Amino acid sequence: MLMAQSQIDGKEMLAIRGTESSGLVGSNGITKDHVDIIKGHGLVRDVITEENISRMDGNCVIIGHNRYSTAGKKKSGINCVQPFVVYTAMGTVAIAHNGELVDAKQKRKEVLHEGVGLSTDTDSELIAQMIAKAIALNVKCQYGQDIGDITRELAVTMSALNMSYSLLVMTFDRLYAIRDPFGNRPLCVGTVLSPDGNPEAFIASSESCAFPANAKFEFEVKPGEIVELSKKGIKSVWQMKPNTPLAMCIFEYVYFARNDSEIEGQQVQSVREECGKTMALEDDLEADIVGNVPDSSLSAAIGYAAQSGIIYEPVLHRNSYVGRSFIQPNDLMRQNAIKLKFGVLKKKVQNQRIVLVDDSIVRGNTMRTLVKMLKDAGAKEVHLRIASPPVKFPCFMGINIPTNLELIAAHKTIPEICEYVGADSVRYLSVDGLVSSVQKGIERVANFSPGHCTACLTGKYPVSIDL
Ligand SMILES: O=P(O)(O)OC[C@H]1O[C@H](OP(=O)(O)OP(=O)(O)O)[C@H](O)[C@@H]1O
Ligand SMILES: NC(=O)CC[C@H](N)C(=O)O
Ligand code: SF4
Ligand SMILES: [Mg+2]
Repeated sequence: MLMAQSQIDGKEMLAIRGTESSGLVGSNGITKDHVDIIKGHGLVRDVITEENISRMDGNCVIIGHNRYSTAGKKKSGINCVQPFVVYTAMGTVAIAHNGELVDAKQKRKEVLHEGVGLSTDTDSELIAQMIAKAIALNVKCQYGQDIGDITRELAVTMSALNMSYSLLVMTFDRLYAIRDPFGNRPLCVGTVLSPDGNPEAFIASSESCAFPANAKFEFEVKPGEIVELSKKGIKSVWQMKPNTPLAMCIFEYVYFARNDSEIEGQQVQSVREECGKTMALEDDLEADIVGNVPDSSLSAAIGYAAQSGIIYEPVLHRNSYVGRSFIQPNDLMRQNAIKLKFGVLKKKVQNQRIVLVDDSIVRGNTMRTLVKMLKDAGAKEVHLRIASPPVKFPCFMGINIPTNLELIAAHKTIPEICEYVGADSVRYLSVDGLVSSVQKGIERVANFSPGHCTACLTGKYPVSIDL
């Protein structure tokens, strides 16, 4: 998600958050009922090309989205590709949604019974339609006024929504960055600076890694806040009264976010390192080397090695032409990605007792493949150390594990998992160890205490889930 024409590269940086489809929608700041659209299935680099990017020329507000589907039909339908564009009573609005509405089924019924026909079965379209309705019901619209400021309509929409959403909402001349009151998904804003240090553009993104090097990180959008970005600058325009405990997704730290992003004032990389250290403190293993499963567990492995005193050695090579396996939309694609993704550094592993660190075991596909590869290459022992607790429960808030059927830890004990993946031992970071590693570096300020969703690890959901 982003704004500012010069910063389209930022979407490429966020390719780790979604690889199924990609889209950009831009407005020239003058025409209220026209937007330029580029959309397609596949990776951002395949959808947004040298040839078609010129369609965004002359636009002053642009939003983009890389989709990781968590709702609706997983792959099909170009109409599921975000950003969603709706022509409202007062002009065009486009939205990009990160997250998943826990009550999408109910909301869908409500929207349909209001006489609104939907063109997809995704949750994000519902938000677009709810904004369109709030606009139509607003008195400004009845007097035929300009679309201009829609803070009030967005606040009305937010009050009718449950979790989880981080949104970018674009009108013809401005952009709103919005976070749900639980703060479940990250969202931050920045200023792009010219070489002489003046503001050149304003940018908002799920993760700060999408900001260009010449951008200044301004702040994270607060849970329940609406922040407006326009030619005039960045302004907080509304804050929902806090009435829910915070529930930032802890899995963002474990796996999802990029190392070079800043979340809750902390570098994601340092949190992962801390998790590795805590895991070593909870452990008493004797081994020769610490290795890791590339990519996202590298920092945890470095932390584990530093704390345990066991030397870190790379044991696997990652094929950089293959993307993340976990975010693929089906198991066949995930298995294929794993097969192509890793190579063993044979000379490093022969006759070694290896501590193999990964950030998570979800379906067990990765570990089953890798332990065999390492043993076939001559490793003496392979001990798995996982920098998060067992993933046992489904997620309904934006990570695509909708049932526990596929979660290995929901059906097998730790010794059974060890046997299934063929390891010599398996140990996970404790829930308390993870939460304390995540919360240790968060700056405590008045009236703020951090809160994290751990539902997929503990079964404690931040809201009641109506299945
Ligand atoms: O138990 P599984 O179902 O196989 O899933 C867990 C694995 O998937 C993720 O890696 P992924 O390849 O998605 O991304 P990464 O390269 O960033 O680590 C995660 O880091 C684990 O390695
Ligand atoms: N995070 C995303 O990429 C979008 C999620 C949204 N729920 C969808 O399925 O389209
Ligand atoms: S259930 Fe897990 S993945 Fe889903 S929001 Fe909570 S911590 Fe994140
Ligand atoms: Mg991984």
